Amino acid sequence: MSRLAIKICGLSTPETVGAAMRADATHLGFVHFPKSPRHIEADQLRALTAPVPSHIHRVAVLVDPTDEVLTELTATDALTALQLHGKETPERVAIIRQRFGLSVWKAIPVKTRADIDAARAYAGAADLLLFDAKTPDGAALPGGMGLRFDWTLLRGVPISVPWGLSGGLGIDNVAEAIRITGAPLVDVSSGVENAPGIKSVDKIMAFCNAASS
Ligand SMILES: O=C(O)c1ccccc1NCC(=O)[C@H](O)[C@H](O)COP(=O)(O)O
Repeated sequence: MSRLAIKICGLSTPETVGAAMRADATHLGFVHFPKSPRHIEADQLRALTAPVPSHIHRVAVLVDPTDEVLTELTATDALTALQLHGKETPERVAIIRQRFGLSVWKAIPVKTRADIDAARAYAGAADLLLFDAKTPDGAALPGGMGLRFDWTLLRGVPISVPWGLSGGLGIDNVAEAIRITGAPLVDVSSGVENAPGIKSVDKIMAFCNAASS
């Protein structure tokens, strides 16, 4: 059985990047979306990832990014993947993948089983599907809000591409979420924070322990 992958998302300080590495997170997430309390610029991305060894994945989280933004971020050479959290179509995902030469993840907002079925349209375009809770209409952010969906919706669903689970995961529920869904990758942001955008070293450690137990 392969090892569980753990992504700590929305990192913005050297201390919390260090904590995620010490806690054996496999993926570090960096949000580039000015409306987010976790937003970082390209130069911060470069500095934060400088001490990260190459076996740890570095994922930029973006919302309907323009080619200009993607060019600026990928020019840092800091990234291994792009996570698209907006309304990107399968065609746009495929173009980004081909144009920027990085692994591309597509976040799939989930409320019902139909949302999971609709994700099939991205097979062949995205390298990984990230099932995340759908945020309410008019919400400030399309992710990172600590909301969860009904994990049983994923039970028994054949998913033919690599995938991960996100949305409302925390220290107290991540083991149950993995048991119900069989997720090979879990992704967390709010669940390891003391306040929006303020990550906790202790919570990052505890989350990784709970996920791996
Ligand atoms: O985290 C943000 O601020 C954010 C902003 C815009 C788009 C996506 C964003 N986060 C996406 C993530 O990858 C989160 O880790 C994911 O939605 C789970 O968040 P949470 O429920 O808070 O753990």
